Amino acid sequence: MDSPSSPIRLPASLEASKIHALPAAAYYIADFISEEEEQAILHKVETAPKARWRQLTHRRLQTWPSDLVKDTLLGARPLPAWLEDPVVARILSIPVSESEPNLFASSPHGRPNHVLINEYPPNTGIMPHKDGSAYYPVVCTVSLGSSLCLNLYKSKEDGALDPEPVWRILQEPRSLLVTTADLYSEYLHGIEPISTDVDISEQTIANWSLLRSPSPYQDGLNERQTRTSLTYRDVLKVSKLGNKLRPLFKRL
Ligand SMILES: O=C(O)CCC(=O)C(=O)O
Ligand SMILES: [Fe+2]
Repeated sequence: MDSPSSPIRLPASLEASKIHALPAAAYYIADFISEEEEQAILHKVETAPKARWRQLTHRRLQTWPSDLVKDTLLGARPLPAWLEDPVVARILSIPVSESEPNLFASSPHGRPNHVLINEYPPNTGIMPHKDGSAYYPVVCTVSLGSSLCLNLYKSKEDGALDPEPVWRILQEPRSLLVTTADLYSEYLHGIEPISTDVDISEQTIANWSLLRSPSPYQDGLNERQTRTSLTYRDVLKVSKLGNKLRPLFKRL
């Protein structure tokens, strides 16, 4: 639960946070966590045991509570407290509408059970992709440290990727972005490996009216610093058997 002194004021429902430019439900809450909470989470990410990090060519990532094996989460381990609180508690506290108590009310486990942490120094990104079938199609992304643009793409008639994004979403530090349904299954998402996002304006950014502050981007530019993202999802398949197998896996 949030302490009474929490500076965060969440919307009464997600309706007010809807990104209307997008074809399926998507929401953006600019100040989802406080600066203190952002710093506390970043500290936990940075001081996690070395074995937690998986180094890719340009980017590194952590998975909590563990990697998936054949799209399955082995063992019903909970998320650590620092990933659960305040983020999960807060996600579950916001009604989607009058008839939908929260984003995960109809998901298999009623809450996100998995977090992917991606770190993007300037000039790194993630290729356009779809997230696949392992997850319930509600993706909650908390951004830390720096702003950047997430691009949404669609495939052309011949199946090839159209390299021009159809929409761009600017994610500020401490924001929550939620994407669902078709945005998850029909479109691809990616982040360009650049140091500066360009051509940022009311005309080009789908969530412009929901930004905490558009003023840093009056020149149309966003100079990136290292941005860390926490991607919260509900993994559909959880194997309790994993609890017994866990001692076989060296990873924490
Ligand atoms: O960092 C992000 O915002 C996107 C991450 C992502 O798409 C993924 O890990 O599947
Ligand atoms: Fe993704």
